Amino acid sequence: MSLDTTAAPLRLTQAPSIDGTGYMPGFGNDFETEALPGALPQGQNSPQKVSHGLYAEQLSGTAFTAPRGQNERTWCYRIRPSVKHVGRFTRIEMPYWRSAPHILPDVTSLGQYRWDPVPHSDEALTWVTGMRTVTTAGDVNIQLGMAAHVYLVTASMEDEYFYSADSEMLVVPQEGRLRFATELGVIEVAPQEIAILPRGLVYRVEVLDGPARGFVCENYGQKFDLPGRGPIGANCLANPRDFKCPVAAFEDREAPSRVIIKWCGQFHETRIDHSPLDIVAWHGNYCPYKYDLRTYSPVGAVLFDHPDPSIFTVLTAPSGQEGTANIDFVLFRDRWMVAEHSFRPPWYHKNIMSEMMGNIHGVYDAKPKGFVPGGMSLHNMMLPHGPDRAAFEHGSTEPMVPVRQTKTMQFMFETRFPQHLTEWAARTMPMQDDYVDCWRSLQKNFDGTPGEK
Ligand SMILES: O=C(O)Cc1cc(O)ccc1O
Ligand SMILES: [Fe+2]
Repeated sequence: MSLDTTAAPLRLTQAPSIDGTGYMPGFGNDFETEALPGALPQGQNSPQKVSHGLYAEQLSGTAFTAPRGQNERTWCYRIRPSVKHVGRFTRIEMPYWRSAPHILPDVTSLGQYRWDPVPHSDEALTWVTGMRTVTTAGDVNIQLGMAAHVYLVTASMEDEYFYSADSEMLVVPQEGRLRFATELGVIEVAPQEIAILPRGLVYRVEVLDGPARGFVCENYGQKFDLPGRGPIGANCLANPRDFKCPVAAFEDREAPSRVIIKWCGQFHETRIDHSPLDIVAWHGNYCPYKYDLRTYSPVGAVLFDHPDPSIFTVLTAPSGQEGTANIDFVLFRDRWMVAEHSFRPPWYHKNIMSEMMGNIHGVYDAKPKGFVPGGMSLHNMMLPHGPDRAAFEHGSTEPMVPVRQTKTMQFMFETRFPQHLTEWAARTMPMQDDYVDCWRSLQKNFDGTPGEK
């Protein structure tokens, strides 16, 4: 098994994988995997008695009657049914993890905002206590919208587990490495990779290399999917084979344990006496996965002009209105710029969608200074933005020769809904108060008056 287990030994027993990586390739595939030979029933889902004394249980990720192309469910064969993995619920507070609607009367979200990286913490912060919400959008109760978070994780969860009934979680590491030991298997991620954890999946998060910092997009709505490529055809952008789903892994562990549940924006805990990571075998298409952003094959302007950034969509979560995403996850990676007689950086614009960006590493062409690795920026619904003065000057005068943007990677969580700042984002996160000044010195370059020519 190639999973790096030096930092935190892997307690789980894993199924074999064909290539020895611990993952199975493909996006939205119907997978099957067993960590004990013969644990997976053949020919039916629900035998009268499952082998090894396991319980059969279905995890439904879509309504039973969702159209076939969208229908997702996984059959799990486990030591105890999930209903034994929860006891009585007790409400707990997570003051920094907020959910929409969360519109504060004394916090203004109207504006263009940029933040420096959030400093790491000396405190022991887990995946749950280290989550800091920056913005919320839409409404978790009607399953539309999203939240953008920064995570600061210094401590592994020990005999502690979490699941979000509210959301699918897209994880974008920026520093450090994390291991997600989930009910359906183990995913390890490092910067330049992402992980997606489906709604309802139980997991514990361990720090492999810390302190860890990164970004999370919590998707309240329909699941992330690959975008249609239209005339691009059958290849490029994110290719399905580069998505990796973990093989089955389980632990048969009796120990006092805590399960934290996020449900309709509230947090609850429940105490049990064993690990809930007890799925020995499973088959289905509702599963966590990872993706290496370096495998993304960008398609762009090969002659002139600057296309809309939708050409860089890695994953899109539909909103119900065709072409208008609940969330687009967009990647600005290293690439060649070759457009002739063109202003190559992003153009000035106003957008009905709202754009939350994060910098994983390197320099972003529209903002050569100030938008630093670990930092974020928000250009909310219908708020004008674009290249800063330095980027404008450079883009207007640079020689029109091929240029390779190297060692650079930023992303955008773009949603159809306005994003509302949390108190923490407005008051504690290191906001750059002078951000809007980056456009102040843009000159009036107009050199004529109407009718003069
Ligand atoms: O605002 C941004 O920097 C993101 C962005 C990039 C781009 O190339 C075109 C439009 C856009 O919103
Ligand atoms: Fe933009």
